[in-house]
Amino acid sequence: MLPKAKASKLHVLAAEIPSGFKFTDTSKKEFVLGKQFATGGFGRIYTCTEAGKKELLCVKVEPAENGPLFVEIAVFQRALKLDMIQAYCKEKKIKSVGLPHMVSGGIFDYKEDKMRFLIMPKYHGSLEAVREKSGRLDEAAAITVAKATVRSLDYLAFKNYTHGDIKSMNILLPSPSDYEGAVLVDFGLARMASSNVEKADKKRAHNGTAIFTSLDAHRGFQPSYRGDVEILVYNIVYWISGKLPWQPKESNPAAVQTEKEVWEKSAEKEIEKLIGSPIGGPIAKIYRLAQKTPYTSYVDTVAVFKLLDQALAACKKPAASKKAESTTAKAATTKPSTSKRVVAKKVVVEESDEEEEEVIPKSSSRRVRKPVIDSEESAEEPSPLPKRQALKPVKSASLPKRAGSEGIDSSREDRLRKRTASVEPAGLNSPTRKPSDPKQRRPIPGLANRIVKRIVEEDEEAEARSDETDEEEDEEDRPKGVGSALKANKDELRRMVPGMRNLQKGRRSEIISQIARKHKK
Ligand SMILES: Nc1ncnc2c1ncn2[C@@H]1O[C@H](COP(=O)(O)OP(=O)(O)OP(=O)(O)O)[C@@H](O)[C@H]1O
Repeated sequence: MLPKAKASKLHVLAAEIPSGFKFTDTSKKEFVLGKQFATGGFGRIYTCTEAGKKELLCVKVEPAENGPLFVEIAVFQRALKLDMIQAYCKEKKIKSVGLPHMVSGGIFDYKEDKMRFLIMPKYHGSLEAVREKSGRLDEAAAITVAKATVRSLDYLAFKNYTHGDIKSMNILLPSPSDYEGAVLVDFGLARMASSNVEKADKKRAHNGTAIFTSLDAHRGFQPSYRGDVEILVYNIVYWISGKLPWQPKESNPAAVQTEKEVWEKSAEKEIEKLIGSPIGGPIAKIYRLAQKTPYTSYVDTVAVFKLLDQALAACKKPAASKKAESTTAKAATTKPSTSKRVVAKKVVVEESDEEEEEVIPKSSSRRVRKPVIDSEESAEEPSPLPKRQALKPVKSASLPKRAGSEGIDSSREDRLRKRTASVEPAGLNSPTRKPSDPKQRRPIPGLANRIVKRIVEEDEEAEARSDETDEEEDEEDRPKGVGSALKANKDELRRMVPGMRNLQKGRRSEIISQIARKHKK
């Protein structure tokens, strides 16, 4: 018998839906689709409005059988409902948590397809668009965004969630230069941390975006609260200096991990070297604080805010005095490479026939998402969670009492995860479907790594499962799709898997060659 895991895990790119299309949510609220303005990993992102209203919203749409959006919707349902956020803001006396709230979500029919959708507020644009202009962010802007992000992490931690993929592409600004209002999005890697145990799983190793991900994630631990703060520190350094020392090794996450481990020993010196001492001092302290926080504990975000305020005060020093202090940092700065980085968002992808034989090391695929996904019924409200075990904060002053009851229970969550961990990126683009407007198709940061990683994982899983009997879920429940024969054929891979077509030219060829070579064996 063929092992169950041989069933496909590659996903379908959503068909393009014309502007003006009307759809309703479960409460019969009607929405009108606007224009597509971005492409997610495997879905399309459009503007939309509620019928009869003017406020411009954002809707993410994916075929219902895909998994990634399901994961995100589950997070929105458990943690990002407007009333939850408002109650928290009221209690904490803050204006915003820097996270989007769920406007609506569900499934609608489009022609013969069932489409899963998630509606949230529409923001102006990403922080990455600002960073990309000069390869860096202004110091004060970087620290201000960091403060907003810590607020977001604080709220997520209150809901027992970690984010796991903080980066400028996943931070949106409500209006140009409104850094205080920065909003953290993309919950594809968000995970409840309340049941974390200090145990590495090598299959999970290097989860996240290689250059930013935490040492916990590199080692194969479930994402942690301290890991989110560590990721933020890497981002701050990157935003201000325009680089990270392990960037050239990005395609080899194990090498990135090794560099980070060496760096960890003298982080103070390294951080100051990159961003200068007045700002580097407090930022290094944040790094150390996160690093010293036990794996399952909350980070003392009151202390983090204080340190960020110190850094911000240092930014506000007159330019003359700042200049001398940051000379070292500037001298060390180079323009960030955009060739292989996950940030090459603006390049329009063209179809290409070029093929390259260079092999990407297996580890270069390590940028991963392991979504919690379900079959169709799961697009509706995830079932309520029984109370989760609360964690003991190191210092919980900044965290109100724990949320305990939203979401899916851990056994169900684990079951769903297990069932669907294998279901992720890319997808089949029906050959009869028209290719989307090339102007709208941009390389998706990190996608290359995710596709290859996913395929490698599928194979590992298939091997692991080949010994198993059928005591698990029905094969029927698993999404069907791309098999080994297709993966072994470069042309078919290029034609059938739209995720591939979103990759940059050279990168795409490398990846296609790697996958095909592996499956020819
Ligand atoms: N609410 C929003 N308002 C404005 N732009 C948005 C919004 N949500 C997403 N975007 C835009 O769409 C892009 C992709 O969104 P997002 O990262 O959430 O999708 P994704 O499917 O998770 O993509 P990936 O898998 O590549 O991370 C963002 O970088 C941003 O430019």
